Amino acid sequence: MAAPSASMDNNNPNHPKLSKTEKKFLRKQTKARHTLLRHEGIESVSHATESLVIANGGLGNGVSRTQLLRVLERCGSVEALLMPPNKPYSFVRYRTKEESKRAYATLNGKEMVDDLGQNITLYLNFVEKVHWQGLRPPVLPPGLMIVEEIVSPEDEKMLLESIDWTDNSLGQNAQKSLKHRKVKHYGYEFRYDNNNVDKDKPLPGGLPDICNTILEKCLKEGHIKYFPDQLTVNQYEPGQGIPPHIDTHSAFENEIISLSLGAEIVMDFKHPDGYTVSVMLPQRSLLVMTGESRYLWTHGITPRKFDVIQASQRQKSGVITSDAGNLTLNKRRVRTSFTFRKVRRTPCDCSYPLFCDSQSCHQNETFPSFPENDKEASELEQEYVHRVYEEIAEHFSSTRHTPWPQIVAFLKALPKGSIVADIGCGNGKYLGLNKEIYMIGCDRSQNLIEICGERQFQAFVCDALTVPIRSETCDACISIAVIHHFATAERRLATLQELARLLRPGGRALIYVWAMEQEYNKQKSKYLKGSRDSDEKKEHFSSGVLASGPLGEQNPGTSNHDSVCSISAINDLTREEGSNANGVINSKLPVHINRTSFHSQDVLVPWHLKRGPTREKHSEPQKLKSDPVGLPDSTPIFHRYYHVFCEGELEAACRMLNNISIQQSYYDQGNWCVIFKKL
Ligand SMILES: O=C(O)CCC(=O)C(=O)O
Ligand SMILES: [Fe+2]
Ligand SMILES: [Zn+2]
Repeated sequence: MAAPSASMDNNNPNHPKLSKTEKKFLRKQTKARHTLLRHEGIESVSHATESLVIANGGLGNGVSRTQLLRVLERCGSVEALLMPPNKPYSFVRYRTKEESKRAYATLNGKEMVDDLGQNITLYLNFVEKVHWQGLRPPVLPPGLMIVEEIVSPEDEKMLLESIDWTDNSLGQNAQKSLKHRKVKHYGYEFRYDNNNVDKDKPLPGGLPDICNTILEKCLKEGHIKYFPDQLTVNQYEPGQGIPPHIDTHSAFENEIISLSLGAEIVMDFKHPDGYTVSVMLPQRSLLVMTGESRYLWTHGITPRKFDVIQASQRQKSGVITSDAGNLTLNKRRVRTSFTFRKVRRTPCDCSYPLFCDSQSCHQNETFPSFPENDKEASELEQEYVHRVYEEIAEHFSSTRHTPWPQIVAFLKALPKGSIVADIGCGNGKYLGLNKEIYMIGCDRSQNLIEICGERQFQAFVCDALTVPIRSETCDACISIAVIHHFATAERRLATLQELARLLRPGGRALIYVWAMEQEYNKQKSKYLKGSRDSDEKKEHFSSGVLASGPLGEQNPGTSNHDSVCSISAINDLTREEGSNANGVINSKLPVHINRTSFHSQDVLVPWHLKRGPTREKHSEPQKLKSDPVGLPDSTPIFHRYYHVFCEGELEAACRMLNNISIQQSYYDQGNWCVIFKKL
């Protein structure tokens, strides 16, 4: 049943025009209003606002975030959904009043089934503002500590004077003017294109000696357990800031400490639930982030010229509450922070796998091993290729729009009327390119095929190992960035065999696979160059745009061509699969660091999922408990399995096929490519 009106004017249970059920409903709604006020101090208002309190729609009565969001998003775009733990209500904020009014009118009195399968009825009331603060006493994120007056004004002055912003002798990478602030790196360069450090490329000189006294003090007083080996100095003018982010787990150890010099500032911490706390970092204080505050909460500084601070505790550290009677503005001054971290040498094993780039996005799941047989390979592909593409399809598709010139040239050169199959067509980026030929696409991902369908392309779901197209019917085939997803050499050969089968005699196939060598003939691939060219102006901070690959519009970092491939091993198809760079057999698959060179041929490549407005049918990533409403920064990470090919490997595999001749074999921007012809 829907509410009689979007305004609360009818809120009188004795309203003469109302039916019995409507009166009962209004009584209940009023009761819900009173209960919220009496027990929780939540005051609703009689005029429409953007925010609503939803009685019965809470975690406390078994409603999950996903469930509730699905219902709420039918009425409009949800800006924030706050679900306090153990409470039988939640708060939603819509983008506009129109949308919140629609929710009020259509969802009030609406029944929904909770996680236990029981019916519950939602009652919505407008609230002036969402009571973030009243619900949970504002406390510092767990693991966060602020030590005041860690340095004396004299030491502060010395430290500040030790940084010479005019001297760029450390090299171009160690000092940058980012859009929002100036930075300088010591020990190791922190790279804003992959949010990581080149662990085998320490900067000359290490940390400045002047930091030793303060660091030894931190050790002695127990604020840190390990001596840091990386320092980032950030300088913020008033109006500048740093985007909300979690320092990459795989890059640094648990302890991150930051010294605030020159001025105080307010830093915002945000839990994946959406709960935000603003924390005052006084001048000369030390911020210590460990555990949950380091691994789960984002931290950032909003670019602005004034901070809202507690009037009564000016300059004192701690949480800024939203106590309206006690707030004041504080004019920002130039703040310089010294952030010390220890570069991590082993994968992160924190307890937040959903937010951990060293761990799978699945709770309690460890990374798979190199497959030892066909069955294991097939299972690996299912979990680390098929399922992942299904989940990331929409985001993936949004990053795939620019056709590659040499592939375009291949398609455009085909005679009019040619029949062409695109095996692993993805979002159909090549399907409509040449209107003179007949193209049909196939892909393993249902969601990608649906996107092709929406674009009016002919495409169907199938595996590249068994393509339901009659033999020798195609004038040409392309297979772009597909075969590297097959997990044994036999399976990769079988997909090539399948392409050859489809071709009529004289027909040609074009194949692209990711290359192990990301630098060839001194040419860095786009993937390696990536945003390095532009990172002076831009920084990304794992916001999901960094999902990578040689064929991606987003692209790995510097490489020293430490190729470990050998053709002889590749030709031997009976060898055990999956030797990694060190020849280690049957160990866990390593996780590749985006925008760096590959150290193993068989790797898991992270994809930082960025979810846009959800499509109706789009399913939530499995077991993903946190929801990204209002949380663009802590995006879930998926891993795709890749076998990256080394020089000559693709060609060698093609040579094993009967009745084909290789016409061309080349390197194109981080990919090995072959064109073969059916004899
Ligand atoms: O300025 C600060 O205190 C924080 C800097 C920071 O978070 C970073 O560089 O990752
Ligand atoms: Fe940080
Ligand atoms: Zn971690």
